[in-house]
Amino acid sequence: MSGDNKIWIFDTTLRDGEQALRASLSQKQKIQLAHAIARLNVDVMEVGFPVSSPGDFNSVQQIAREVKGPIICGLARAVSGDIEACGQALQHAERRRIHTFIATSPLHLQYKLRKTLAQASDQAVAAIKLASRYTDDIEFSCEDAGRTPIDDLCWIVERAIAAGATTINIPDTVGYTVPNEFSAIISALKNRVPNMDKARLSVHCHNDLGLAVANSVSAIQAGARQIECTVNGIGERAGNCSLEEVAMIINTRKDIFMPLYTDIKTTEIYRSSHLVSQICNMPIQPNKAIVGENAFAHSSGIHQDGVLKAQNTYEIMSPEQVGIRQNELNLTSRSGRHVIQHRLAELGYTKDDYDLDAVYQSFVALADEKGRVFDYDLEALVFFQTLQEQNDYYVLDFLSSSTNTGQVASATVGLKCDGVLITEAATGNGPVEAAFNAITRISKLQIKMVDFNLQAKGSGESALGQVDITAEHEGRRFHGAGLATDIVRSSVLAYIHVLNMIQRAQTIDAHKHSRNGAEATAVGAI
Ligand SMILES: CC(=O)SCCNC(=O)CCNC(=O)[C@H](O)C(C)(C)COP(=O)(O)OP(=O)(O)OC[C@H]1O[C@@H](n2cnc3c(N)ncnc32)[C@H](O)[C@@H]1OP(=O)(O)O
Ligand SMILES: CC(C)C(=O)C(=O)O
Ligand SMILES: [Mg+2]
Repeated sequence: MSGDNKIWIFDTTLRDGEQALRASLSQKQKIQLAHAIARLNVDVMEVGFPVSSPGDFNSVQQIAREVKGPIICGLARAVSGDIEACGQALQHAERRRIHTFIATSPLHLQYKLRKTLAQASDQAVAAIKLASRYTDDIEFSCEDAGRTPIDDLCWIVERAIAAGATTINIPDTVGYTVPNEFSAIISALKNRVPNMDKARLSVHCHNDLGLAVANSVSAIQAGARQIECTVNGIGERAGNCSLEEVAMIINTRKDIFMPLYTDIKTTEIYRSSHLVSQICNMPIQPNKAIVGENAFAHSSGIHQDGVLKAQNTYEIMSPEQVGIRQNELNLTSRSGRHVIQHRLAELGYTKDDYDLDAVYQSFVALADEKGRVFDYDLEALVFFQTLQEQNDYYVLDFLSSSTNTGQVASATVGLKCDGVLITEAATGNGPVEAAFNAITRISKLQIKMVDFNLQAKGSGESALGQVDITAEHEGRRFHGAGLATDIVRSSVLAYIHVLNMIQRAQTIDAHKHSRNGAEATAVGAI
């Protein structure tokens, strides 16, 4: 595959990126993100690890059915059950890829897999052959390649290609290498593996030392033609190579990289980045390259003077290139559905991602409370709407709480349980605890609070308060989130979200036990 100047962009936001989240994404959220990533015009999207749970299998299957454009890929260990699940989940994709992997470093072989290199290599060959029953597009990764002796790496890569792998991926799984060391690995593979021209060479770099992008770029200079990356660089630990950074490096430094190019639609970068940040609840640091709030902001006089005279004095790319433009439309309670829809489209949401009437109702209520509604408010409203399922068992009907300094707090909560209104009052050390106690009385569920996190969405007094709760019920953990201007209400909504997740898991368990008596996996459990 030499002579190929296109750098394939393999997005793994929904697989490696998702591994870094505190709670799994819902199927609806994954599909929403998959559409946004497809709009970036990536070449391949790795969208899950189908064997890992029924929820992941279903999401991969649904994305394979409905997302058109990129090759849809699933991850599988080098074991038959994983490959079969992956093949089945991808069955309906227009174009599908199975990505199988096994660790090759002495450390991983000895302690994790407890195998010799020869055994791991035989297992990889068998996995690749099995995968070829489902597709002729097979990627093989040598996990921890960055710490694998080069002779071992060349040997296993040659065997993998001979077995049918069409992409060979070299992961720096723990972000250990430095650029010249990593590019030397790529050069060695190109020079020493006799059948290397039969496969595309790919890299997958982690950011433990902050070098994921630098290592990826050095690898393409040494001959790699696929980069695995994620939107905003999210991923295990310190994350993966950031898609937007690598795409803009190749785009901006044409003087160095020509004739290499990517097919990324750079004007989609900003909105996909914000969508990922919003849905994954992973804020973007203000000084993050390309998409951070300050990436195109000039604050000192000399710089401001410079850009006023000639923009390129202090801007090496324009905000428009990455899809950033000024929002001139003020959203207030005088705004209507059209402008909401328009603004959400600019932020990356399609009409199918939300129920316009429902978002509009909450928008008007919020605009009355806050005066002006900002992008982050609007996105938060959509985000919380996607968390709510149509048939929630528990629905908040009313909440009142009171607290006086030095006295116990009290709360009264009205909860509709499967449509029946139940009211309870309780006391507590503060209004949140009082409300939780009232809700626990209603639900009668034994719940242990593991984590309670409150953060402001937006700034100033009228910022929204987002509460994220992790709670344990019968040994399983559930995540719930709630958003409101009043933090007692956010807390109560988060708690009710947890109750609904538990209720949904119990329904699935009951269904599975009645069907085959098998051990059930809780949807929403983390
Ligand atoms: C570098 C990466 O990012 S790899 C991807 C990481 N992502 C994930 O792990 C998320 C999805 N994972 C899961 O849902 C689960 O770990 C599963 C379903 C894959 C496996 O669950 P379990 O069967 O309970 O095993 P568990 O995760 O505890 O241990 C992993 C097992 O797989 C083996 N294994 C690990 N990698 C591989 C591989 N590439 N090929 C074959 N076997 C492997 C381990 O040696 C261990 O085997 P052992 O039980 O014989 O010791
Ligand atoms: C599965 C592989 C490609 C991986 O994520 C890694 O090694 O980091
Ligand atoms: Mg990885």
